[in-house]
Amino acid sequence: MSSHLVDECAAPPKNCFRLVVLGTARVGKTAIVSRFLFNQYDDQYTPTIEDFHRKMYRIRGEVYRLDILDTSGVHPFPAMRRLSFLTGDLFILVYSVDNYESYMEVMRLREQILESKASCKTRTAAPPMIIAGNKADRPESEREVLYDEVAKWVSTVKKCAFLETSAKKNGNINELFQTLFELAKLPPEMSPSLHRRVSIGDQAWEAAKKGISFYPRGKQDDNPLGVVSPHARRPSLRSDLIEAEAKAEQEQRRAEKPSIPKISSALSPYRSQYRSCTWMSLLRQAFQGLVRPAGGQVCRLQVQHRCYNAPAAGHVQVDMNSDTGVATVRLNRPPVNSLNLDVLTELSIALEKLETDRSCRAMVLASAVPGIFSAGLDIMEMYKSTPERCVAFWRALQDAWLNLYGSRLITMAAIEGHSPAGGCLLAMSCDYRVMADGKFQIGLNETRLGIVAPFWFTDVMLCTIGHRETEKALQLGAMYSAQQALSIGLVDKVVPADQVMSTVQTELKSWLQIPDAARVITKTSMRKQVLDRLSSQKEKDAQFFADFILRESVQKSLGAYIASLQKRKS
Ligand SMILES: CC/C=C\C/C=C\CCCC/C=C/C(=O)SCCNC(=O)CCNC(=O)[C@H](O)C(C)(C)COP(=O)(O)OP(=O)(O)OC[C@H]1O[C@@H](n2cnc3c(N)ncnc32)[C@H](O)[C@@H]1OP(=O)(O)O
Repeated sequence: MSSHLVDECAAPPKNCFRLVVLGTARVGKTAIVSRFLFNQYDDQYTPTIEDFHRKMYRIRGEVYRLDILDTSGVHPFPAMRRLSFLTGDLFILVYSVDNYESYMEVMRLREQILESKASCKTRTAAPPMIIAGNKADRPESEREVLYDEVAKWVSTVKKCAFLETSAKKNGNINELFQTLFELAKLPPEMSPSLHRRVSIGDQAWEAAKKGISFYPRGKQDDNPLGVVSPHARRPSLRSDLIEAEAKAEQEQRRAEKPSIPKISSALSPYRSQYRSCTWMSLLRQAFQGLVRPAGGQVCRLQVQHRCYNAPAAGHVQVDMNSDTGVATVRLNRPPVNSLNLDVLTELSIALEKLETDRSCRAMVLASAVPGIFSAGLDIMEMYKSTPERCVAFWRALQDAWLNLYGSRLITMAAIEGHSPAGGCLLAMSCDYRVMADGKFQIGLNETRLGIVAPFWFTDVMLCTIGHRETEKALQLGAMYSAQQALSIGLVDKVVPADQVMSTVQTELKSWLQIPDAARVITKTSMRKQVLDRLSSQKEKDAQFFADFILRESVQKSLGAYIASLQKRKS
């Protein structure tokens, strides 16, 4: 490696770290990051959705990479938030000294991070954290959080430090990062005052990436230096997971745990259990601590890399048309697009990304599998499962639904095939539905499986077809043809299968003519009550699902239903 090369790719995994900055809105998270990276302060407040920065260092001949995730204070995107907990190596939790509630949120955040890390069974140690009591420049009369109270709390928690800061006056910002880096055992030179900041233009950066020195010829400079990448883009979920796995492996090695089984043999038994699961999804589940490989041990990374490098799993395909601002999201899990933990997680994240993409105004939900919209929830997720997996699965479903039903975008379902149960829920949660005429069916058929549609499925159906029709539909577990669905208002238009997409595009034109703000306010006011009902009791609902679904009588019904599906086929 050239000693002068500061290349994003040149940092070995052991030298790559992700710092996540969390806290409620308006506490100064972005201001702290901006001071650290650019020594700048902007008095204007612009809410952050999620900003990603990358700083590269060359320290004592080695290249280091620090990624910074500056998160949203209002967290409408739970999947993104959970991912930030899971992938963060070190954390800054920010509160404002003039806002006690923001301090309470910091205490909650710490618990949530620890919970997330513990649920990922490969990583159990508490990550290094620092609490920043920002806006310490505020007059004492406005102070709501006492220094001593926080200091006392922090003294009782492991791997945690505390400082009061002022991003505005540049008070203690350097010390904040220095203390955190010390706590995390990172090179002290990463602190702002201990390296030379290099301002680098795009061309110079490109030169550096190609290995060309950006120092004047012949000049040696071994002093630590740091450069903010001008092209930082948030890595994909896939890269996040690869890196998190790499870290887990490192920690595992450091802890010198003996005899790690090879992933291929360790995970083999699960391939039959999770039919049509890809290695990618198994790995993800293993990473989430939901699948325990044989012997309950953690899997080897070398093989995981090979698996990740295999062709993309891509259970959710997103095609964004930046000319029209319309994204097409296609479910792609043959044979029937059944919704398992993996698909739901991918769907949630895809929706969150579109939600934050300012160029996106509308989304068409469709299928990449001919003849099927979605067969609903993957029954195998509910059959002979464990309480932990049931809860994780249900949370993923809740998040995906909250993102879809609560979306600011115009959402349209292109139903080009069967759409039972969970598939029907997804379709009903869109603003408009076009269904293919013919043999396909749609409806909430849960009672036929011996299970009960949860209250939020019912709420959505009530809002779509009214009380009387819902009552009949749910008790009977009724499945409707496209024409029947049209007659009760379950879908908005029925056309020949080959015209579904073009009809959606035509319908979209009139929706796109409405100013977004007015439409979004109207949509939100219509849907808020239903969204709030679930949001306020997500954990209770998830626990209830796990308890209900694992009852012996329910398992027996599900077993019989699975057998009937297989019999029908033969
Ligand atoms: C008070 C209560 C409070 C709280 C909650 C409590 C309870 C929980 C409620 C949970 C809500 C549940 C919602 C759901 O979505 S349940 C899922 C319901 N889905 C179905 O019933 C669909 C069943 N499938 C079909 O009818 C057909 O497969 C379909 C979709 C019409 C397509 O038909 P076809 O093209 O002929 O394909 P096959 O039937 O041959 O299927 C191919 C293959 O896929 C398997 N499969 C089908 N559906 C599912 C599924 N949902 N999950 C998993 N696997 C599925 C099928 O068995 C075949 O497998 P094989 O191995 O034989 O190839």
